[in-house]
Amino acid sequence: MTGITVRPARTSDVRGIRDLISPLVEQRILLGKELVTLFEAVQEFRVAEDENGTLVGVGALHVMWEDLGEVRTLAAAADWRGRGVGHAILDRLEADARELGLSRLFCLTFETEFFGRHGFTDMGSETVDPTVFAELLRSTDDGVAEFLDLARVKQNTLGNTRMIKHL
Ligand SMILES: CC(=O)SCCNC(=O)CCNC(=O)[C@H](O)C(C)(C)COP(=O)(O)OP(=O)(O)OC[C@H]1O[C@@H](n2cnc3c(N)ncnc32)[C@H](O)[C@@H]1OP(=O)(O)O
Repeated sequence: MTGITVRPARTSDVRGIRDLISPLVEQRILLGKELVTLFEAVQEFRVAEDENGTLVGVGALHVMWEDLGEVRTLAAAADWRGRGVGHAILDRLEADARELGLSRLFCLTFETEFFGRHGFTDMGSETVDPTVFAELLRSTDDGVAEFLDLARVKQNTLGNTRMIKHL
């Protein structure tokens, strides 16, 4: 879309990312992340900015396994929704995923129609082979636990849909 640029996030974007997502965290749409966690994950983030350099959207790609990644923390600024920001960021995250060699993208979301239009489907009971499952169980990351549908993250997954896209 015109007027919007999607680019890798910089450390100077992190407080803006926190401010953009904090109302969504309060509404329990997105999981809250400490500022230090956002800094640690800055290389995973892409941001969209308008012609004035104002942050208008954000999204992250987290690698979970050789072929598997997760789309995280995707959000458009409230006054920019429905103008293509979300799609532009998701397109970029998918391109990044392909470049990394991933072939499956997971997401946990209330926005099933938006992700559905991007080719994501309800993953139902789709999982990974038992050897990989056992390896993934060693992770302390909540997103990995959500992918595995573990009891310890049920409070995060309630009402959400676990979706997958084969790239
Ligand atoms: C894994 C996770 O992160 S789950 C969490 C997902 N995030 C949230 O729920 C946070 C709150 N929601 C949001 O921030 C946003 O609504 C998002 C991220 C879900 C979607 O972002 P948006 O920028 O609003 O979406 P976007 O505008 O790209 O697409 C929505 C619709 O807007 C319209 N649209 C798209 N591009 C344009 C455009 N250039 N001009 C006008 N309208 C447009 C279309 O109708 C589009 O529908 P389509 O999907 O059939 O193409």
